[in-house]
Amino acid sequence: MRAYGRRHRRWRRHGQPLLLVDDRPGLIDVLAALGRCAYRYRSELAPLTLAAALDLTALWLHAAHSRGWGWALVVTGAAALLAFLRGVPWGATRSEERTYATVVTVVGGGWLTAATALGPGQRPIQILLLVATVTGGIPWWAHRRRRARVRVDRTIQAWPDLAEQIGLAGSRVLSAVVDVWGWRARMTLRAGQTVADVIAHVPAIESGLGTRPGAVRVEPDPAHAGRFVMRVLAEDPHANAVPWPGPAAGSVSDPIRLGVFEDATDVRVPMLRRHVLIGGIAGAGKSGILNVIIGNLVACPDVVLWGIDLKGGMELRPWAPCLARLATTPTEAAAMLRDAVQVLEARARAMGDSSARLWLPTERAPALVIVIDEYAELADHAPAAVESADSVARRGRAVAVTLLAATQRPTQQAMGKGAVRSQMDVRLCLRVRERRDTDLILGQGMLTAGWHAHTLDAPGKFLVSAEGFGQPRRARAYLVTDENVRACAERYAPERPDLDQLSADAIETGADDVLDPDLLPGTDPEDTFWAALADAPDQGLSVPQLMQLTGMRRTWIYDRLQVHATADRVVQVNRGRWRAADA
Ligand SMILES: Nc1ncnc2c1ncn2[C@@H]1O[C@H](COP(=O)(O)OP(=O)(O)OP(=O)(O)O)[C@@H](O)[C@H]1O
Repeated sequence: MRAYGRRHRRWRRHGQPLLLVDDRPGLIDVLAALGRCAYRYRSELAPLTLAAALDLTALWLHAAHSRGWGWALVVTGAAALLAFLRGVPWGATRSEERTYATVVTVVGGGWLTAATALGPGQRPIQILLLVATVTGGIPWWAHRRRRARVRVDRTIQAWPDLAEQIGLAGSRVLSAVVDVWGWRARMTLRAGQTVADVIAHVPAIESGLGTRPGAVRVEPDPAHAGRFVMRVLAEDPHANAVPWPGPAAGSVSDPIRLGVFEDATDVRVPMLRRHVLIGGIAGAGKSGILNVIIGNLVACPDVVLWGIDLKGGMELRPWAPCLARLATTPTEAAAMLRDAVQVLEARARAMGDSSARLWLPTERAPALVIVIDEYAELADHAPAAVESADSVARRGRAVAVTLLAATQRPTQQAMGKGAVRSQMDVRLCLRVRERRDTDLILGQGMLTAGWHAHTLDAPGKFLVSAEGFGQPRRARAYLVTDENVRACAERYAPERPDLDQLSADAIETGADDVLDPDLLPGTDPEDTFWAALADAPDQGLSVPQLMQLTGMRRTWIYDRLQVHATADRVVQVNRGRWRAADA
């Protein structure tokens, strides 16, 4: 301020010569404006520019080498061949673009040959050039990708000003390409700016670019915190439902194809040893995604499916022929999940005995997936079932017993008090009503990281968060129709596997626990132990059963079994199952 004040006073004291500027446009200004305009519209003017260039070349060739028209023909043939085979010099990659480039080369070269021989001043020669320019220009002017490319070029040129206006000054476009649905650009940020800043400015970017709301996607660059990819979708690739192509998985170990991302790549999510949570408001398409997953799993011979549908079986009943069990009441659901815990414990014991770390699903030892439609109903009406579900969620992965749960809002209350929600490995988030519900389904902080599930605007659109899915890429699930479900259930029902013997026995013994009232704890544990082993069924008794019958701890049971096994008084009939040697 002080410097300005001093200078100002000096000017007033000494006075300054008056500078007169002529603001009428001169010839140079007009030419410069025309040049700028021609440069800006160079793509649109390309057919006229080419015609003018041909005319001038023909003028020179006719004057200087009118007998060299044969060479013009040879060059035309070679150029046409290159345009057709390699797309040069136009950089054409698609076959229709190469064909166009070849035709233009042949017509242009043919005209040049004729004009060289006959002279461009001949009347039909000029008329031919005019007709060829207009006819060849029409596809050029109408070409969608060319127009998109021009728009992108102009946007890139205008980006610095735009960035300034929307609060991202200093960001730059590194490169841009036009794709099927619009265009995408690799961008870099000014030092200190972050991708979170860009995500917060997405509506402003959309307004600045003049796109429809929801057209801009921002994907962080995993290799550089100051870079990102911006996608601008001229059209919504997910505007129409995507029909389900049918089951693609042949084993529960195969990733399941749930739908397609916006770049038309498949959404392939591994499900083996993973608990899956599907969340979204009513009508967002939860049952639709469940159907896609079930439709794939029923085609896998190494997985058994159980279903819990406390809406009276409305959603899962069509799959009933392929479900080994379907629970539609809280009591059935509680029993089912209790059995699932028996299965996982039996498997864990068997694996402990054999020192295996993971249960590898096969047709004879299948994985077990428990599908739960509307988990909140379970928490409300069957709290005991939630305890078992909690157990499965915490301990089921290694033994391939997993949950596939759908719910509207997975609040801690809706999911019961346990660890079920935090144990969910794969989260599929459909449309939510409130922005914060994104964090509820996908995990804390996801909303600010750009996972905007509240902007999903059609049923079946979803975001997937799982190992290997670190970016908020929008997807649309396949649409499985009632007819698809019926046909698929009918096709695969006869091929569904049964649970392995170990798991089936665990359920059976867990249900009635071969409990003989005479053998209840209370008498001498050693007597009870012997009586139980002597009366054991053919498949023997497990250690937990012996613990329950005797009321003694696991170490005591192991100790007694070891002593008697050494003396050949007990035998191990199956993995982890015992009975008296002469029983
Ligand atoms: N992937 C999809 N593509 C197109 N439309 C879909 C898709 N998934 C679902 N829809 C449509 O949305 C409607 C509601 O879907 P769905 O029943 O799966 O929702 P929901 O979230 O399970 O609802 P609710 O919580 O009420 O059971 C369906 O009738 C179907 O027409």
